[in-house]
Amino acid sequence: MAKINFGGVEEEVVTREEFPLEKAREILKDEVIAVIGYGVQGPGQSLNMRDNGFNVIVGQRKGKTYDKAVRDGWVPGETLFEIEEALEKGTIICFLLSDAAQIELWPTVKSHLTAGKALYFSHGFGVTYKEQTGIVPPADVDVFLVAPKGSGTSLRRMFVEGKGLNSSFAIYQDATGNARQRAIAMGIGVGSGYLFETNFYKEVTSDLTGERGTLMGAIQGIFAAQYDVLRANGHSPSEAFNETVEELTQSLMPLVAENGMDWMYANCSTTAQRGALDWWKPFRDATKPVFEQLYNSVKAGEQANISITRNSQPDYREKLEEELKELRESEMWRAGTAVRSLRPERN
Ligand SMILES: NC(=O)C1=CN([C@@H]2O[C@H](COP(=O)(O)OP(=O)(O)OC[C@H]3O[C@@H](n4cnc5c(N)ncnc54)[C@H](O)[C@@H]3O)[C@@H](O)[C@H]2O)C=CC1
Ligand SMILES: CC(=O)[C@](C)(O)C(=O)O
Ligand SMILES: [Mg+2]
Ligand SMILES: [Mg+2]
Repeated sequence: MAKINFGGVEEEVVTREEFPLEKAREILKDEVIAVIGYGVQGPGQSLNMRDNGFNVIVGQRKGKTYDKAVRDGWVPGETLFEIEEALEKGTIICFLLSDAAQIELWPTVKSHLTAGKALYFSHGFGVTYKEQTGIVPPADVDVFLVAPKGSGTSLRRMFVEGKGLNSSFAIYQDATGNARQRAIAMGIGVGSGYLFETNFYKEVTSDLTGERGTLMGAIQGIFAAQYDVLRANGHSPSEAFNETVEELTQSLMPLVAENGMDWMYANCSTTAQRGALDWWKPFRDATKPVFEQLYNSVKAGEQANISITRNSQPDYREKLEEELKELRESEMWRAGTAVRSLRPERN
């Protein structure tokens, strides 16, 4: 593992240089990698592994997603199967159903986990919250995770562009003595840029915090608050949207991604820099209590409970769609649709 200094703290990471694709292929050459579920991570991971030359099959129940798998080039009876058949054939079982759906399918998955197989997750959820999920793997299989730090959609897009999304990995159970090699090889296989090590508990608590926080929940909350204030003060929707979202995603975030926050600041006016430097701390102080509340709720298992309860209801898809629709049809995001349609590259 390469030792990297992260802002003064040394950590060991796995890079593609020390763990090249050829090595990953060699380690997994006799494995049948069965990707169970073809939602968001399923396509990203399975297609990347297929294109990287691994022996991959997909297990998906019949329906719209199964048809999508066929369109993506998976061949029924050869590389695409009903879930049970894929579970039977696979030696590494990638359990990529939604976290709530994993509960229902677990007894079936378990019945196919014969000695020496590996059970692969992309989240620490199922195993960490075993009291609620009932997911307790048999002792004679390897159990590990590779968790891409981003959407499966980006995992695939970045792979196609020759880039790599970062992933964490963790070993929960090493029954064969090869769990670590298998896990890292899978991490390289799915197209990770580099891999950092964690454990199941830390992966799930940080992930649940991040997606509820700055990555998804907090960002929408802050957008909505600023947009509302601008609108309440007589600014037009286009002005409010541009000044709240469009400029951030189109101009400023790419600069942050490229070289950090100070670099983005340095490429803005001294007026903007003065203001941003004065205001970031009040925003930090105002939101920190909410982040603490969030983390405590994650730690107490409440967020997992909510996710399991809500996403196990038969009509959860329709309910989610209603809530997404509410966002989509809010004035701010309808203004966003209009703003995006005016991007010159879209015409
Ligand atoms: N969405 C993402 O990009 C990310 C997801 N993860 C993790 O990866 C895992 C998979 O998540 P997603 O890809 O988002 O899953 P998803 O919500 O897209 O669902 C995956 C598949 O589950 C199938 N499914 C749902 N209920 C089922 C049932 N009762 N029986 C059989 N099949 C059923 C669906 O047909 C779908 O193909 C989860 O552990 C998640 O936390 C990790 C990083 C990012
Ligand atoms: C994309 C990702 O990493 C998330 C936000 O944690 C998820 O989809 O669960
Ligand atoms: Mg997540
Ligand atoms: Mg995540």
